[in-house]
Amino acid sequence: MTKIAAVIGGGVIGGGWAARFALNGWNVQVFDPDPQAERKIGEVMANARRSMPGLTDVALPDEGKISFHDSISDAVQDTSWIQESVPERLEIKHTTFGAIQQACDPDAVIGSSTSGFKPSELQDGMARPDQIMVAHPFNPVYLLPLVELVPGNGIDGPLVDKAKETLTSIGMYPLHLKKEIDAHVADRFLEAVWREALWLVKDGVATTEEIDNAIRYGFGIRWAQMGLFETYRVAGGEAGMKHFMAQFGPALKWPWTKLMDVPEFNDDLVDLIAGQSDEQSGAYGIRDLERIRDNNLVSMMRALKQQDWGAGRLMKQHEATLRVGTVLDARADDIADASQPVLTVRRAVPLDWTDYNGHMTEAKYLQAFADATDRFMELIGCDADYIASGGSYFTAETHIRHVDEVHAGALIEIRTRVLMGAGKKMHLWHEMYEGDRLLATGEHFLLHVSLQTRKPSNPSPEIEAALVRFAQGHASLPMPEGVGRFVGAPR
Ligand SMILES: NC(=O)C1=CN([C@@H]2O[C@H](COP(=O)(O)OP(=O)(O)OC[C@H]3O[C@@H](n4cnc5c(N)ncnc54)[C@H](O)[C@@H]3O)[C@@H](O)[C@H]2O)C=CC1
Ligand SMILES: C[N+](C)(C)CC(=O)CC(=O)[O-]
Repeated sequence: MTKIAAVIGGGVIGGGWAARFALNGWNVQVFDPDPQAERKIGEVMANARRSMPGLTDVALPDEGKISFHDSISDAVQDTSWIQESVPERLEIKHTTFGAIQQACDPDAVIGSSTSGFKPSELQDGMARPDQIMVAHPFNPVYLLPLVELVPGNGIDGPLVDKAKETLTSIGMYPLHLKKEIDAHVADRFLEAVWREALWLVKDGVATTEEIDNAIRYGFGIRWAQMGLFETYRVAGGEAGMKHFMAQFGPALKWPWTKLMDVPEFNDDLVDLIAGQSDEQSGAYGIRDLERIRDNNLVSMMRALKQQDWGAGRLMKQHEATLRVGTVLDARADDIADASQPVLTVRRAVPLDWTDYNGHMTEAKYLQAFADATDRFMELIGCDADYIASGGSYFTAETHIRHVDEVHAGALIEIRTRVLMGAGKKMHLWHEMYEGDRLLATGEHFLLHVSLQTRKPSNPSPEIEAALVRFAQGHASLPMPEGVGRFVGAPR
């Protein structure tokens, strides 16, 4: 049954939540008094559709429906998750929670996107205080996995477990804070940095652009992959963290920073910062900047996934859950009918697979077909354990035909057919589709090898039997157009 979430307040953050839930297959019911809310969420959805599905190498569930409602009581009907994302004003949050609790299921989680309020402040005076918890996300909510989950001091139990389970199921990382504090963890940190940056601009030490450069050319990249403490451990060299602290601890007292002072937040400071920011980034519209940001984030997170590290490892774990119970997780014996081509890839085209022509770049067709071959190998039993035991397949020849264009975010499928499979030889034919539109074909000839001798060798009897079963099953299919084609003048 499709799960339903409510999003109350559909601005920058509510729109991001709507996209995160909908692209993970949830229906989303939105309430926002702004007549422009539907248009704004539509624009967020367009960016999210282009970027988020390509984070994983397996397709997300079918997109859920987003509907717009005239009242909070309508929007929260039948929902198991309600995300409040109204402006950061305690009185507005209280009125909103009151209306939500009058109409919602008492077992639904009510998450608040608040950047700074403690859960006890949000819960104060509410009918069922424990139902409300901070679920503080990071912009863009549809790409960044972190959500600070603060249920309130000492509060734990089934609703908190349900909250963690739900957030994990939509690809997020719930950081469960056991102690409430103004602005949770990450925003305290960000505010400290922001305050310091405001001083640097106000004192004329650096412009907004120079400060951004200090971050993005150096420690910002480091933080994205190791955070603060692990980075400093490495900076301590062989002697590690203790040496690092001995060396830089005293600087805290000199002090280098002005963290406890707040620069006077007057018009002069606002004009100074806003003016420098216009000079730095005014050439781009906000949607352009969002797209640039999304391209960068997706590329960085996919690189981390390749390294199985940090946010990338989290994505990998989420991806594994998307395969479970699908044909992409099956073994040959699970497939009762071996007479049809097998689905070997079902994924979205990621942003970093596109090129200057605005479509999927040629190298990535080979990547997609290589993934299809790897998956077919796994299906017939040539999996990681088998490869570790010393047998594998090497590709000897490849021929790719590019039939039609495909763009970032599009859902592609590859179906694989065995043209010949016997002994050491495996001749595969992959067809790549978007819907029923043929995009490309890949013809690949592989040889089974011994990884010790690096020479052709026979596969295990189980692998050969599975291969032969598909080869025989596919033999009665009509020969696909393009098999054996070559590049050059007709022979
Ligand atoms: N913008 C950011 O970077 C982040 C903001 N947050 C938090 O998310 C919450 C929302 O912030 P933003 O989305 O940035 O603000 P926003 O101003 O973009 O959106 C707020 C939305 O709430 C709607 N709204 C106003 N009164 C309402 C009511 N009574 N009922 C329902 N909707 C109502 C507005 O029409 C608007 O669309 C705040 O608590 C904020 O602290 C959290 C993480 C990051
Ligand atoms: C500036 N902010 C306090 C609203 C930021 C956040 O709450 C989180 C974020 O996305 O940086």
